[in-house]
Amino acid sequence: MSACEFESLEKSLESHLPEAELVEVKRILFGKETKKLDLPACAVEAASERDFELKGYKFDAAQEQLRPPRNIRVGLIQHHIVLPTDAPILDQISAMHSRIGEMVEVAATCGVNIVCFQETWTMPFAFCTREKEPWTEFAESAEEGNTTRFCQELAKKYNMVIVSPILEREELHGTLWNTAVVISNSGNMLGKSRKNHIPRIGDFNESTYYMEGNTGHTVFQTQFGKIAVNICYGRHHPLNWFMYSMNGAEIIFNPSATVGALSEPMWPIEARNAAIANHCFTCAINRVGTEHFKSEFTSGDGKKAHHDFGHFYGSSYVAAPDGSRTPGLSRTRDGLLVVEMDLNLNRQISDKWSFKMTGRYAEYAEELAKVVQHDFKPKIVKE
Ligand SMILES: NC(=O)NCCC(=O)O
Repeated sequence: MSACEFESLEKSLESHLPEAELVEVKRILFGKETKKLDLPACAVEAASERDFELKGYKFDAAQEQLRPPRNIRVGLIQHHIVLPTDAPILDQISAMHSRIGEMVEVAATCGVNIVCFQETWTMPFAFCTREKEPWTEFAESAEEGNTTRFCQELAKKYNMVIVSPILEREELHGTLWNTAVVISNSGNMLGKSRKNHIPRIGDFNESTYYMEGNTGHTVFQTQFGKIAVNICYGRHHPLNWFMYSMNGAEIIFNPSATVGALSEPMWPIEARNAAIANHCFTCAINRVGTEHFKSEFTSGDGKKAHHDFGHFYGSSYVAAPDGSRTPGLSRTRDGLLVVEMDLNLNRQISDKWSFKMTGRYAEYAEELAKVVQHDFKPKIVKE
Protein backbone atom coordinates (compact mmCIF):
# COMPACT_ATOMS: atom_id res chain seq x y z
CA MET A 1 0.00 0.00 0.00
CA SER A 2 1.40 3.42 -0.91
CA ALA A 3 1.38 6.37 1.51
CA CYS A 4 -1.36 8.07 -0.50
CA GLU A 5 -3.65 5.01 -0.17
CA PHE A 6 -3.32 4.62 3.61
CA GLU A 7 -6.58 6.09 4.87
CA SER A 8 -5.98 6.75 8.54
CA LEU A 9 -4.13 5.68 11.63
CA GLU A 10 -7.40 5.43 13.59
CA LYS A 11 -9.04 3.15 11.01
CA SER A 12 -6.04 0.90 11.00
CA LEU A 13 -5.99 0.66 14.81
CA GLU A 14 -9.75 0.06 14.91
CA SER A 15 -9.56 -2.80 12.44
CA HIS A 16 -6.55 -4.51 14.00
CA LEU A 17 -6.69 -4.04 17.78
CA PRO A 18 -8.82 -5.98 20.26
CA GLU A 19 -11.47 -3.71 21.81
CA ALA A 20 -10.00 -3.46 25.32
CA GLU A 21 -6.57 -2.69 23.97
CA LEU A 22 -8.00 -0.11 21.58
CA VAL A 23 -9.48 1.86 24.49
CA GLU A 24 -6.06 2.07 26.16
CA VAL A 25 -4.28 2.91 22.91
CA LYS A 26 -6.77 5.73 22.23
CA ARG A 27 -6.41 7.07 25.76
CA ILE A 28 -2.63 7.24 25.38
CA LEU A 29 -2.69 8.48 21.80
CA PHE A 30 -5.44 11.09 22.16
CA GLY A 31 -5.12 12.07 25.85
CA LYS A 32 -8.54 10.59 26.60
CA GLU A 33 -11.22 9.07 24.43
CA THR A 34 -13.01 12.12 23.01
CA LYS A 35 -16.78 11.59 23.14
CA LYS A 36 -18.50 11.07 19.80
CA LEU A 37 -21.05 13.71 18.88
CA ASP A 38 -24.49 12.57 17.73
CA LEU A 39 -24.98 14.20 14.36
CA PRO A 40 -28.37 14.48 12.59
CA ALA A 41 -29.17 11.51 10.34
CA CYS A 42 -29.90 13.85 7.43
CA ALA A 43 -26.37 15.29 7.73
CA VAL A 44 -24.83 11.82 7.76
CA GLU A 45 -26.89 10.90 4.70
CA ALA A 46 -25.99 14.09 2.83
CA ALA A 47 -22.26 13.60 3.56
CA SER A 48 -22.40 10.08 2.24
CA GLU A 49 -24.31 11.16 -0.90
CA ARG A 50 -21.82 14.01 -1.47
CA ASP A 51 -18.92 11.63 -0.90
CA PHE A 52 -17.19 13.16 2.09
CA GLU A 53 -16.33 11.92 5.54
CA LEU A 54 -18.31 13.39 8.44
CA LYS A 55 -17.07 12.98 12.01
CA GLY A 56 -18.19 14.65 15.23
CA TYR A 57 -16.59 14.85 18.71
CA LYS A 58 -17.13 16.74 21.93
CA PHE A 59 -14.78 18.18 24.55
CA ASP A 60 -16.40 18.67 27.97
CA ALA A 61 -15.46 21.08 30.73
CA ALA A 62 -16.35 20.99 34.40
CA GLN A 63 -19.61 22.64 35.44
CA GLU A 64 -18.81 25.94 37.20
CA GLN A 65 -20.92 27.73 39.81
CA LEU A 66 -20.57 31.28 38.52
CA ARG A 67 -20.22 30.90 34.77
CA PRO A 68 -22.62 29.05 32.48
CA PRO A 69 -21.01 26.65 29.97
CA ARG A 70 -19.86 28.27 26.71
CA ASN A 71 -20.51 25.44 24.29
CA ILE A 72 -19.88 26.17 20.65
CA ARG A 73 -19.31 24.03 17.55
CA VAL A 74 -16.47 24.42 15.08
CA GLY A 75 -16.31 22.82 11.64
CA LEU A 76 -13.04 21.98 9.87
CA ILE A 77 -13.25 21.30 6.14
CA GLN A 78 -10.57 19.51 4.11
CA HIS A 79 -10.91 18.78 0.41
CA HIS A 80 -9.29 17.92 -2.93
CA ILE A 81 -9.13 20.37 -5.77
CA VAL A 82 -12.15 19.65 -7.95
CA LEU A 83 -10.98 20.26 -11.54
CA PRO A 84 -7.59 19.56 -13.10
CA THR A 85 -5.02 22.34 -12.63
CA ASP A 86 -5.10 23.26 -16.34
CA ALA A 87 -8.88 23.90 -16.44
CA PRO A 88 -9.88 27.58 -16.92
CA ILE A 89 -9.28 29.48 -13.69
CA LEU A 90 -12.82 30.71 -13.23
CA ASP A 91 -14.11 27.14 -13.69
CA GLN A 92 -11.66 25.87 -11.06
CA ILE A 93 -12.74 28.54 -8.57
CA SER A 94 -16.46 28.02 -9.25
CA ALA A 95 -16.11 24.24 -8.87
CA MET A 96 -14.42 24.77 -5.51
CA HIS A 97 -17.19 27.18 -4.45
CA SER A 98 -19.85 24.56 -5.23
CA ARG A 99 -17.95 21.85 -3.36
CA ILE A 100 -17.54 24.05 -0.29
CA GLY A 101 -21.17 25.22 -0.57
CA GLU A 102 -22.45 21.66 -0.27
CA MET A 103 -20.11 20.87 2.63
CA VAL A 104 -20.99 24.05 4.54
CA GLU A 105 -24.68 23.20 4.15
CA VAL A 106 -24.02 19.96 6.04
CA ALA A 107 -21.97 21.88 8.63
CA ALA A 108 -25.01 24.11 9.18
CA THR A 109 -27.25 21.07 9.67
CA CYS A 110 -24.76 19.92 12.32
CA GLY A 111 -25.08 23.23 14.19
CA VAL A 112 -21.60 24.51 13.37
CA ASN A 113 -21.00 28.10 14.59
CA ILE A 114 -17.52 28.70 13.15
CA VAL A 115 -16.18 26.97 10.06
CA CYS A 116 -12.62 27.14 8.74
CA PHE A 117 -11.42 26.03 5.29
CA GLN A 118 -7.94 24.89 4.26
CA GLU A 119 -5.10 27.23 3.20
CA THR A 120 -5.70 28.95 -0.21
CA TRP A 121 -8.78 26.80 -0.58
CA THR A 122 -9.89 28.16 -3.96
CA MET A 123 -6.79 27.01 -5.87
CA PRO A 124 -4.28 24.21 -6.40
CA PHE A 125 -1.12 24.60 -4.30
CA ALA A 126 0.78 25.69 -7.41
CA PHE A 127 3.65 27.44 -5.65
CA CYS A 128 5.84 24.40 -6.31
CA THR A 129 6.00 25.39 -9.99
CA ARG A 130 7.60 28.84 -9.53
CA GLU A 131 5.57 29.97 -12.58
CA LYS A 132 3.79 33.26 -12.00
CA GLU A 133 1.15 32.64 -14.66
CA PRO A 134 -1.53 31.52 -14.48
CA TRP A 135 -1.41 31.01 -10.71
CA THR A 136 -1.33 34.66 -9.63
CA GLU A 137 -4.69 35.00 -11.39
CA PHE A 138 -6.25 33.09 -8.51
CA ALA A 139 -5.51 36.03 -6.21
CA GLU A 140 -8.55 38.06 -5.14
CA SER A 141 -9.33 41.09 -3.04
CA ALA A 142 -10.00 40.11 0.57
CA GLU A 143 -12.68 42.79 0.81
CA GLU A 144 -14.36 42.77 -2.61
CA GLY A 145 -13.41 39.44 -4.20
CA ASN A 146 -15.93 36.87 -5.44
CA THR A 147 -14.83 34.37 -2.84
CA THR A 148 -15.42 36.79 0.03
CA ARG A 149 -18.84 37.66 -1.44
CA PHE A 150 -19.62 33.95 -1.73
CA CYS A 151 -18.63 33.36 1.92
CA GLN A 152 -20.61 36.38 3.10
CA GLU A 153 -23.75 34.87 1.59
CA LEU A 154 -23.08 31.53 3.31
CA ALA A 155 -22.29 33.24 6.65
CA LYS A 156 -25.55 35.17 6.59
CA LYS A 157 -27.63 32.24 5.39
CA TYR A 158 -26.32 29.84 8.06
CA ASN A 159 -25.58 32.32 10.88
CA MET A 160 -22.00 31.02 10.84
CA VAL A 161 -18.60 32.66 11.24
CA ILE A 162 -16.44 31.72 8.24
CA VAL A 163 -12.64 31.67 8.08
CA SER A 164 -11.73 31.74 4.40
CA PRO A 165 -7.99 31.48 3.63
CA ILE A 166 -7.24 32.77 0.12
CA LEU A 167 -4.45 34.12 -2.05
CA GLU A 168 -5.02 37.85 -1.60
CA ARG A 169 -4.28 40.59 -4.11
CA GLU A 170 -4.07 44.04 -2.59
CA GLU A 171 -5.04 46.15 -5.59
CA LEU A 172 -3.44 49.44 -4.51
CA HIS A 173 0.18 48.24 -4.61
CA GLY A 174 -0.32 44.94 -6.42
CA THR A 175 1.06 43.05 -3.42
CA LEU A 176 0.07 39.41 -2.98
CA TRP A 177 -0.46 37.89 0.45
CA ASN A 178 -1.55 34.57 1.89
CA THR A 179 -4.56 35.71 3.88
CA ALA A 180 -7.37 34.36 6.02
CA VAL A 181 -10.52 36.46 5.61
CA VAL A 182 -12.73 36.34 8.69
CA ILE A 183 -16.42 36.83 8.05
CA SER A 184 -18.84 37.38 10.90
CA ASN A 185 -22.10 35.42 11.20
CA SER A 186 -23.82 38.70 10.32
CA GLY A 187 -22.24 38.43 6.86
CA ASN A 188 -19.92 41.39 7.49
CA MET A 189 -16.22 41.02 6.87
CA LEU A 190 -14.67 41.26 10.31
CA GLY A 191 -11.09 41.53 9.08
CA LYS A 192 -8.13 39.58 7.77
CA SER A 193 -5.04 37.88 9.09
CA ARG A 194 -2.00 37.41 6.83
CA LYS A 195 0.44 34.50 6.96
CA ASN A 196 3.36 35.59 9.12
CA HIS A 197 6.01 33.05 8.20
CA ILE A 198 6.74 31.98 4.61
CA PRO A 199 8.35 28.56 4.08
CA ARG A 200 11.64 28.13 2.29
CA ILE A 201 11.65 24.36 2.25
CA GLY A 202 11.15 21.66 -0.38
CA ASP A 203 8.68 22.57 -3.09
CA PHE A 204 6.99 25.21 -0.94
CA ASN A 205 8.37 28.07 -3.04
CA GLU A 206 5.86 30.50 -1.60
CA SER A 207 8.28 33.40 -1.18
CA THR A 208 8.26 33.63 -5.01
CA TYR A 209 4.61 34.71 -4.81
CA TYR A 210 3.73 36.63 -1.68
CA MET A 211 5.12 38.52 1.26
CA GLU A 212 5.41 37.90 4.98
CA GLY A 213 2.20 39.18 6.60
CA ASN A 214 1.94 42.60 8.20
CA THR A 215 -1.25 42.12 10.21
CA GLY A 216 0.54 40.94 13.36
CA HIS A 217 -1.36 38.64 15.68
CA THR A 218 -4.91 39.89 15.30
CA VAL A 219 -7.66 38.24 17.29
CA PHE A 220 -11.28 38.45 16.15
CA GLN A 221 -14.05 38.80 18.71
CA THR A 222 -16.97 36.81 17.31
CA GLN A 223 -20.33 35.96 18.82
CA PHE A 224 -18.95 32.47 19.47
CA GLY A 225 -15.61 33.34 21.04
CA LYS A 226 -12.27 35.01 20.29
CA ILE A 227 -10.54 33.42 17.33
CA ALA A 228 -7.22 33.78 15.51
CA VAL A 229 -5.64 32.25 12.42
CA ASN A 230 -2.06 30.95 12.33
CA ILE A 231 -1.57 29.95 8.69
CA CYS A 232 0.28 26.71 7.86
CA TYR A 233 4.07 27.14 8.27
CA GLY A 234 3.36 29.46 11.22
CA ARG A 235 2.63 26.31 13.23
CA HIS A 236 6.36 25.53 13.43
CA HIS A 237 6.87 28.80 15.31
CA PRO A 238 5.80 28.45 18.94
CA LEU A 239 6.01 32.22 19.40
CA ASN A 240 3.48 32.73 16.62
CA TRP A 241 0.85 30.66 18.47
CA PHE A 242 1.93 32.33 21.69
CA MET A 243 1.35 35.87 20.42
CA TYR A 244 -2.18 35.03 19.18
CA SER A 245 -2.84 33.59 22.59
CA MET A 246 -1.36 36.65 24.35
CA ASN A 247 -3.88 38.73 22.40
CA GLY A 248 -6.64 36.62 23.91
CA ALA A 249 -7.39 33.94 21.30
CA GLU A 250 -9.58 31.15 22.66
CA ILE A 251 -9.43 29.11 19.45
CA ILE A 252 -6.52 29.28 16.98
CA PHE A 253 -7.13 27.85 13.51
CA ASN A 254 -4.22 26.51 11.48
CA PRO A 255 -5.33 26.19 7.85
CA SER A 256 -2.54 24.33 6.04
CA ALA A 257 -1.28 22.66 2.89
CA THR A 258 1.44 20.17 3.63
CA VAL A 259 2.71 16.87 2.26
CA GLY A 260 3.50 13.55 3.88
CA ALA A 261 7.16 13.14 3.10
CA LEU A 262 7.91 16.52 4.67
CA SER A 263 5.82 17.07 7.77
CA GLU A 264 3.59 14.14 8.74
CA PRO A 265 5.58 13.20 11.88
CA MET A 266 5.26 16.79 13.12
CA TRP A 267 1.58 17.27 12.27
CA PRO A 268 -0.01 15.52 15.28
CA ILE A 269 2.34 17.25 17.69
CA GLU A 270 2.58 20.92 16.78
CA ALA A 271 -1.01 22.17 17.02
CA ARG A 272 -1.60 19.91 20.00
CA ASN A 273 1.43 21.26 21.80
CA ALA A 274 0.26 24.80 21.05
CA ALA A 275 -3.12 24.04 22.68
CA ILE A 276 -1.35 22.77 25.79
CA ALA A 277 1.22 25.57 26.01
CA ASN A 278 -1.29 28.38 25.44
CA HIS A 279 -4.38 27.14 27.33
CA CYS A 280 -6.57 27.33 24.22
CA PHE A 281 -8.15 25.15 21.51
CA THR A 282 -6.29 24.66 18.23
CA CYS A 283 -7.69 23.42 14.92
CA ALA A 284 -5.29 21.97 12.33
CA ILE A 285 -6.63 21.62 8.77
CA ASN A 286 -4.79 20.13 5.79
CA ARG A 287 -5.88 19.57 2.20
CA VAL A 288 -6.04 16.10 0.58
CA GLY A 289 -4.92 14.60 -2.70
CA THR A 290 -2.07 14.76 -5.17
CA GLU A 291 -2.07 17.78 -7.49
CA HIS A 292 -0.59 17.45 -11.00
CA PHE A 293 0.85 20.35 -12.98
CA LYS A 294 1.29 20.59 -16.73
CA SER A 295 4.86 21.91 -16.69
CA GLU A 296 7.53 19.87 -15.03
CA PHE A 297 9.40 21.37 -12.10
CA THR A 298 12.42 20.31 -10.10
CA SER A 299 12.80 20.26 -6.35
CA GLY A 300 16.38 21.47 -6.34
CA ASP A 301 17.51 18.14 -4.90
CA GLY A 302 19.27 16.65 -7.92
CA LYS A 303 16.30 14.37 -8.66
CA LYS A 304 14.40 14.32 -11.96
CA ALA A 305 11.85 16.99 -12.86
CA HIS A 306 8.29 15.90 -12.10
CA HIS A 307 4.66 17.00 -12.45
CA ASP A 308 3.18 16.52 -8.98
CA PHE A 309 3.65 17.95 -5.55
CA GLY A 310 3.31 14.79 -3.46
CA HIS A 311 0.46 13.64 -1.29
CA PHE A 312 -1.43 16.16 0.86
CA TYR A 313 -2.42 13.95 3.78
CA GLY A 314 -5.50 15.66 5.29
CA SER A 315 -5.69 14.36 8.90
CA SER A 316 -7.38 17.52 10.19
CA TYR A 317 -7.98 17.50 13.97
CA VAL A 318 -8.80 19.64 17.00
CA ALA A 319 -6.71 19.78 20.18
CA ALA A 320 -7.86 20.96 23.59
CA PRO A 321 -5.95 22.83 26.32
CA ASP A 322 -5.95 19.72 28.55
CA GLY A 323 -3.72 17.95 26.00
CA SER A 324 -6.45 15.74 24.57
CA ARG A 325 -7.32 15.74 20.88
CA THR A 326 -9.87 14.35 18.47
CA PRO A 327 -8.99 11.59 16.05
CA GLY A 328 -8.05 12.96 12.64
CA LEU A 329 -10.08 13.04 9.47
CA SER A 330 -9.00 10.73 6.65
CA ARG A 331 -5.61 11.04 4.93
CA THR A 332 -7.28 10.60 1.55
CA ARG A 333 -10.90 11.77 1.56
CA ASP A 334 -12.69 15.11 1.64
CA GLY A 335 -14.11 15.64 5.11
CA LEU A 336 -15.94 17.73 7.65
CA LEU A 337 -14.94 17.49 11.30
CA VAL A 338 -17.54 18.90 13.69
CA VAL A 339 -16.29 19.54 17.22
CA GLU A 340 -18.24 20.82 20.18
CA MET A 341 -16.15 22.53 22.86
CA ASP A 342 -16.89 24.32 26.09
CA LEU A 343 -14.62 27.37 26.02
CA ASN A 344 -14.68 27.42 29.83
CA LEU A 345 -12.08 24.65 29.63
CA ASN A 346 -9.40 27.21 28.71
CA ARG A 347 -9.58 29.04 32.05
CA GLN A 348 -10.04 25.81 34.00
CA ILE A 349 -6.79 24.42 32.56
CA SER A 350 -5.06 27.78 33.02
CA ASP A 351 -6.02 27.70 36.72
CA LYS A 352 -4.69 24.13 36.96
CA TRP A 353 -1.35 24.48 35.11
CA SER A 354 -0.85 28.27 35.19
CA PHE A 355 1.58 28.44 32.27
CA LYS A 356 0.66 32.05 31.57
CA MET A 357 0.93 33.00 35.23
CA THR A 358 4.31 31.28 35.66
CA GLY A 359 5.74 32.40 32.29
CA ARG A 360 8.69 34.76 32.93
CA TYR A 361 7.77 36.97 29.99
CA ALA A 362 9.43 40.17 31.20
CA GLU A 363 12.75 38.30 31.56
CA TYR A 364 12.39 36.71 28.11
CA ALA A 365 11.46 40.05 26.56
CA GLU A 366 14.56 41.67 28.02
CA GLU A 367 16.86 38.84 26.93
CA LEU A 368 15.30 38.56 23.47
CA ALA A 369 15.75 42.28 22.92
CA LYS A 370 19.49 41.68 23.42
CA VAL A 371 19.63 38.47 21.34
CA VAL A 372 18.35 40.23 18.22
CA GLN A 373 21.07 42.91 18.33
CA HIS A 374 23.83 42.45 15.70
CA ASP A 375 26.56 42.63 18.37
CA PHE A 376 24.89 40.14 20.72
CA LYS A 377 27.33 37.98 22.72
CA PRO A 378 25.81 34.68 23.93
CA LYS A 379 26.09 34.08 27.66
CA ILE A 380 28.33 31.00 27.74
CA VAL A 381 30.56 30.15 30.66
CA LYS A 382 33.83 28.45 29.70
CA GLU A 383 36.44 26.83 31.80
N1 LIG B 1 1.86 25.83 3.10
C1 LIG B 1 2.95 25.80 3.83
O1 LIG B 1 3.33 26.77 4.46
N2 LIG B 1 3.61 24.63 3.81
C2 LIG B 1 4.93 24.49 4.32
C3 LIG B 1 5.22 23.12 4.73
C4 LIG B 1 4.80 22.85 6.12
O2 LIG B 1 4.79 23.76 6.96
O3 LIG B 1 4.50 21.70 6.43
